[in-house]
Amino acid sequence: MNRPPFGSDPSLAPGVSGVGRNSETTPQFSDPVMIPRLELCVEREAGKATERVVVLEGELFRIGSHASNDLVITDPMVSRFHCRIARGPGGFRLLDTGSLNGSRIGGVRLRDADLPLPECRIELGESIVRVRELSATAADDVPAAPSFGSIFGASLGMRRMFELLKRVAKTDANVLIEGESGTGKELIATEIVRRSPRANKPLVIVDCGAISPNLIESELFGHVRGAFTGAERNRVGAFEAADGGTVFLDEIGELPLDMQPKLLRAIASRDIRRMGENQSRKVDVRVVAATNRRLEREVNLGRFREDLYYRLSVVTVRVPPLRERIEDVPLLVNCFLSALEATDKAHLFSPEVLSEMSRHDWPGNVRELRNYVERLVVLETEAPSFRDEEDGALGAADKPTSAAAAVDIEVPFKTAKDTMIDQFERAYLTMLLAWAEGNVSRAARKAQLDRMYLHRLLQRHGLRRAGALE
Ligand SMILES: Nc1ncnc2c1ncn2[C@@H]1O[C@H](COP(=O)(O)OP(=O)(O)OP(=O)(O)O)[C@@H](O)[C@H]1O
Repeated sequence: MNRPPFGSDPSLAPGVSGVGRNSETTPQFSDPVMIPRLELCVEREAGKATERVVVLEGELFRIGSHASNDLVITDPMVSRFHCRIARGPGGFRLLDTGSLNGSRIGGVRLRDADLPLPECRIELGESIVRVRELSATAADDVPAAPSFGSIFGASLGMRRMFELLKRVAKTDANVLIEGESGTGKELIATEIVRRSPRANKPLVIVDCGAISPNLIESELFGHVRGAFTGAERNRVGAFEAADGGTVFLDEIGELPLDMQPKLLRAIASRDIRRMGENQSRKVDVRVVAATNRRLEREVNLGRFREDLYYRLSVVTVRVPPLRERIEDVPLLVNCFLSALEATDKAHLFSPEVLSEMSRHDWPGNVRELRNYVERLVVLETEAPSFRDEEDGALGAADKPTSAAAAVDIEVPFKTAKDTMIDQFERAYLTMLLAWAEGNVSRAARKAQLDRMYLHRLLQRHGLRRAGALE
């Protein structure tokens, strides 16, 4: 499993060098943490006038007809998980989570939009919710430390998550970690396990996205000799191998629908059956799962079983994307400089550079930031602005390169682009794998790619046997 290249000492993080000394960018941990509050009033429910008021504290509120939402609306036109109100750097936003009938403000259907606060009305099905911003309250249960083991973050969202992780790690509850790619879900799973009563027991990782659908059952539950063509000997699956410990199901949103009842059964009844075997075996396993999909949306769309979703998400940990906690950038830069033993390169990250970095969207999240820091340290250069980088890429297209030579405008743009990317990936990966003599971890280090991601790429291009996790 991937371990971060730095230790878990939080003192490594802030103020190692010039980066983060700036008081504008360094969070003041002694300041009281303020928790935002919203008043939600259901003014109309399923077409009937009403007045039901709830006051919610936090940064994320879920609205829908299912009982597990923060605000439950009984209206047949409202989806089970209809929408969310989430706080970002610019204030609260409304996010429709794939509802059937949509979420509207002022009659306009919205998928992702700023909430016009201090007061507005959201229309859902035949219901209306009035949203009012209240003054924030001071919180005393948010940890001051800007880290949790090897996970770093000083923003309110991250520190609240640390508090949740601290509590959940001690229990035996199944945990679902939701977050975009590169937000640190695997790191979080590792920290949970490291602090759990099962810390000294096996941890088995299964990347559901990296295993072909016909092998996943054997990967999870094992098989006996002759169970299918090619099953030449008995094989122990992840659940049996992890008996007494934990199974980490990465990319759980990719689990094929027909496998979902089998997983549900294994979790609920705590027994498994190897493929090709009649008798079942008892297993004692805690399940930690992660996904970069919104599983609620997948449930709404019928692509993920609701009963399995509830079994997995006894506790849900939502990891905020980096763009929602941009104030974490200086701290993370410091962490990565320490990890690279390159704190003497802190001058590369001047306040101007940091400010430029804080305007970037970071679609690849912390992984992208880490790669960016590593690249600058290796190249020992002042950071190019993101605009320069983009311009550079565009400028390159003007030159008569082999890519330009291969352009065929008879092919639609998207198809041509996809083909080109495909060819490039294949050529790169083939050479990379040859250089690393087939060792994926070595190849991942060389290419500065996450090992799991490289695994998926190799599998997509048929360059590695599906399910061959290291
Ligand atoms: N808060 C953090 N503090 C320090 N390092 C982090 C943090 N978040 C992510 N990282 C680093 O970023 C990289 C990506 O993290 P990780 O693989 O855990 O992400 P992920 O969400 O599981 O991604 P994916 O969904 O693509 O598998 C790792 O090198 C990890 O150590």
